[in-house]
Amino acid sequence: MSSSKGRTTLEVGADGVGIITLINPPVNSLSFDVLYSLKETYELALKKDDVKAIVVTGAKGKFSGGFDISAFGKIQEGNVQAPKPGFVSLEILSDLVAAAKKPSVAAIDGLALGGGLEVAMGCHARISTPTAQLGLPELTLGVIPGFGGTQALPRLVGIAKALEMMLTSKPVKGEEALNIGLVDAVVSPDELLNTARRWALDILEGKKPWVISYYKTDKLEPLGEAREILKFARAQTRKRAPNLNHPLVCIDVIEVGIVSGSRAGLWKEAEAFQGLLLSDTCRSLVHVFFSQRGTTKVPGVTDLGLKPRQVKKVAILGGGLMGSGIATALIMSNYSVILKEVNDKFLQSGIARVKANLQSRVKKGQMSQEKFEKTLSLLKGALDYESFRDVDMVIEAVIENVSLKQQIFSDLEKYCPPHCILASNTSTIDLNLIGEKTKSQDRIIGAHFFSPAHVMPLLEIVRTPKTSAQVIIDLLDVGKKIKKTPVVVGNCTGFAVNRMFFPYTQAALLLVERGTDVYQIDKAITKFGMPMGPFRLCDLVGFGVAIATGGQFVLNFPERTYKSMLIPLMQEDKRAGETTRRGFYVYDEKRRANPDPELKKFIEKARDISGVTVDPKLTKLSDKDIVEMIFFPVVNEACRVLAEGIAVKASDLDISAIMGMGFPPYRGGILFWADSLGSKYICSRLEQWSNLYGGFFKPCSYLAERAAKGAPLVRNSIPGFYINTSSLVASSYVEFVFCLCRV
Ligand SMILES: C[C@H](O)CC(=O)SCCNC(=O)CCNC(=O)[C@H](O)C(C)(C)COP(=O)(O)OP(=O)(O)OC[C@H]1O[C@@H](n2cnc3c(N)ncnc32)[C@H](O)[C@@H]1OP(=O)(O)O
Repeated sequence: MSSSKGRTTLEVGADGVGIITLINPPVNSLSFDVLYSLKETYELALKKDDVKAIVVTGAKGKFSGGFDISAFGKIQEGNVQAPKPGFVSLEILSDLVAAAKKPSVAAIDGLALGGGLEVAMGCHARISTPTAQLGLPELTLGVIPGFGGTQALPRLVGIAKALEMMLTSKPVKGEEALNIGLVDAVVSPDELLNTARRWALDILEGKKPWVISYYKTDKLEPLGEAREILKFARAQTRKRAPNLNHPLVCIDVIEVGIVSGSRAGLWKEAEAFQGLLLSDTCRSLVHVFFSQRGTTKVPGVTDLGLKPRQVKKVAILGGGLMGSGIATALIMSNYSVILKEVNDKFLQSGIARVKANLQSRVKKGQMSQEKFEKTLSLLKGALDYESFRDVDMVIEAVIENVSLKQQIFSDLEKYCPPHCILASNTSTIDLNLIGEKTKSQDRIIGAHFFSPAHVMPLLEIVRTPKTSAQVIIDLLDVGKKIKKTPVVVGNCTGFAVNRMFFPYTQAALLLVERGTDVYQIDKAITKFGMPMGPFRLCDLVGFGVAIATGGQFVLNFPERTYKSMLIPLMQEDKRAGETTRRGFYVYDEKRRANPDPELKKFIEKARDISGVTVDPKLTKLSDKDIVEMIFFPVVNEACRVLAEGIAVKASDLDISAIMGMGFPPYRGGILFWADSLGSKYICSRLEQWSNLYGGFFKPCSYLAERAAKGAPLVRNSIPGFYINTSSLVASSYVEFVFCLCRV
């Protein structure tokens, strides 16, 4: 989190240009100190006779990462007095900066995000470097731009582009910013300050236009067209983010500015921002922002002063779906990769999969053909271990077979150099067992990717008591470099994500056997915000995987596994899920899922085997009841994972649930959401169901203790938050694709 002590400085050059620098490491966020200081410094610059024009810039190659997000929590808790609405947008940016008699130019390098870009848009011109990132990502935090961005951006780039930038939260880089009119020139970092100084003087001398963003109208679409654009944006937003209100508020605020002028728009923005700041969505998303960054802070590991060693070359064992996905993720981040298979046929299919993964990016316009060739050239195939002699890391991704993995790790010990990290992508097998026959337990670690590994954002880093801190640090670094969110977890069946979410399907099966409708369950869960319900997910990952993984849980946690025969019965009927186009749903050629009337007979059979009868109450459950009966067992398991120390901190489980399972980020993650309902309530509901439907629902001791004290489940919550609706693609059991598409 950024330090709240920030400041600005003023330096006046011989040319009469005053350079105002925003200083608040690491990203020059706009804390209240910075904002108050900016106002004072600006007033001083306007007063000083030796200042003819002003350049605003950020220290150390970063303009500003926006308003200080750590202040959100403080305002929400009432720990700081926020300035009155409109203080920044109207008082500072509109009435002081934009209305000044001295021209100002923003010199932007690194980033100008959120409030940072809004400060820049308050100036009369903007010069940026080609690599600078400019954007308004406020919606990812549950708020809207609050320093005038909703008014200035549409006037600089047009309503359609402004909406796109705000609703997707995606920044643009220098060249694009120039093309759309957000900046006035793009120059190299070396030339930035001098160009900005010259530009400011040119404005003063009438050689360059003196533009006030808030009053510009030439880029605004005509009113009729503007209304159509806004209408379309509203419809899209309702479709893509039905549970979220703030994107609609953002559109409303933009409209006020267009219809009634930017002054009215600025007031509306200030008022709306204030309200959204206190919303549950904002609290949840701020929590996610800090929790996501907190996953790489592991007590006893990352605080030892160790530095990550350089990993250049990685070997992957197994070119199947997982291995090829991992290889893709690594080469896309410039790692040299050796992909090893047992024979040439398998090797060629593995390489073909990697190629296909990259080609799909080329097709979508996300990768150039030239980059494709370059990336693919980093991949080499191998059929033996000879080329492993200089690798820095190996990731084993072969089938889940203990003796095969034991043999592989013994071989690796012989061929790989002593510093080499020995990682396994296992999702079920105990790492201690895998490394049993080696003397290298300190460098054995789990690197549990979620399929497809080049798309899914989560990486579970599994440590055993013997794994060295250095190896964990190294893998955390690789994880970050391949753009994953790495979460360090302990060694247990299912690790954090699969273990927490095992009861998700189990609870659903229990309900269905007692009379709840399959499709009503999926609908209620999707409405809650999951990318799909438990039955659609089962179809997606396939019954084979579901049964195999289920077996591991029955073996390890028999007392709380609900043993339903429904999926095995359906499998006997040659249903395996989406791949066979028949599972809980039937699928047409376009992979569209439709309810299957035949399902009833399997449910009845499963019910007979379990010896349960239909409970009339469960046939009439409300959506809220369904959500609670499915998710409270997940909360219960998350409590166990936390109490057993499998997760270092509760917020890691929140991030694991969001990134690994698609739990709605605007609910803050599984335990954050649970605490919003209260441990007492959750515990009492579980107790009630446990009495009616058995031990599956029994609250664990951690949950019961917290409830008895009336205490939250999370002991030390990290202050803190993101948006996204998700589109799921697929993978092994509860692992699936969760494309973070910022709303
Ligand atoms: C009123 C206004 O309209 C409202 C706003 O401006 S809301 C804020 C809008 N700005 C944003 O959403 C940007 C948020 N930040 C980011 O996206 C990314 O941090 C970034 C692109 C700036 C940098 O990314 P990256 O280089 O990967 O570094 P990252 O680890 O994320 O951040 C570095 C540190 O800066 C902190 N930080 C980043 N942006 C911050 C911000 N706006 N406020 C406070 N702290 C911030 C992070 O918490 C992290 O702290 P840590 O080292 O203690 O964990």
